[in-house]
Amino acid sequence: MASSDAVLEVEHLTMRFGGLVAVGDLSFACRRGDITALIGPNGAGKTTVFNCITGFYRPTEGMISLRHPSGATHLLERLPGHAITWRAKVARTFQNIRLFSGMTVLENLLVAQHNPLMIASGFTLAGLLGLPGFRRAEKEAVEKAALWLEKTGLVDRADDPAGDLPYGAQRRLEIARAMCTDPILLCLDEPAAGLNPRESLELNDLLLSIRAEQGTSILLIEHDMSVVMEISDHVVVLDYGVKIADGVPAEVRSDPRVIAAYLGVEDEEVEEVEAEVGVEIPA
Ligand SMILES: Nc1ncnc2c1ncn2[C@@H]1O[C@H](COP(=O)(O)OP(=O)(O)OP(=O)(O)O)[C@@H](O)[C@H]1O
Repeated sequence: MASSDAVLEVEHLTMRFGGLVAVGDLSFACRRGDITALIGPNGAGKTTVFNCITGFYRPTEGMISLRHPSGATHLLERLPGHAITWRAKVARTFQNIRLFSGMTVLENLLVAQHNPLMIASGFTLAGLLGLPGFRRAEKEAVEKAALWLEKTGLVDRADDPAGDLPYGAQRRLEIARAMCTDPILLCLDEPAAGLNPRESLELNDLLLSIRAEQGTSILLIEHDMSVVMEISDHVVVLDYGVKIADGVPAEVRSDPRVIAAYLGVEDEEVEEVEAEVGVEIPA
């Protein structure tokens, strides 16, 4: 991929925890406007990669570049977490939902926009109370929240505490909250986990519409293969912290190394899997 097509480039990323190599010399790129899935068996290192991209971990080695449409490039491994959100414009959701459960649905979406509101206030009380710029920013924040309430089907629940929402609705609210920060790259950690089949289809539609209407690039970790195969443009497969496949969903699905990793077979048995699925391991 030409680097100008890439919104995210991960190069030679390594993350060690003491003696454990959670991610080892991993390189991959996400194309702008694509939905890229990062998959792999439990413990493969997927969340660790997300934590490195979003500033929760400082990688042991490697480079993570986020390129804006303007050409400006941010080296994420050098930025603190808040700059990754506000300057580089990377947003994320978590494997375990992390909403402000006592706040209303609407408040969750407004809190997400705290940073531009504070900038508009000039960080002063007078600014909060009187500056026209702040009032404009406040109006825009409410409008943006209303837009995402509508897109995620949560308008009727706007004034309810987020913690009272059904699980699937809380997952959608997390995505709405992330989108309120106007991300260039949206990182979703297992967005379909715990969803029923209908909610899972709704999630697919929501993510496809985010890509189509906002042009946001999406990187997702997902165990639900129906979601991965249905909506991804590109799939990267990790096993024991190492990339074992990288390609379009159809290629990856029939890759014997991927099948072997998911079935948990040893290296020597890969040829048997290869024979079973009728494809050859590339030399
Ligand atoms: N903070 C940490 N300290 C020590 N080891 C860690 C830490 N975070 C992750 N690990 C280890 O790194 C490896 C990769 O974990 P990670 O959570 O990234 O995998 P994963 O692919 O996201 O797994 P799952 O699909 O189960 O969420 C595991 O062996 C895990 O125990």
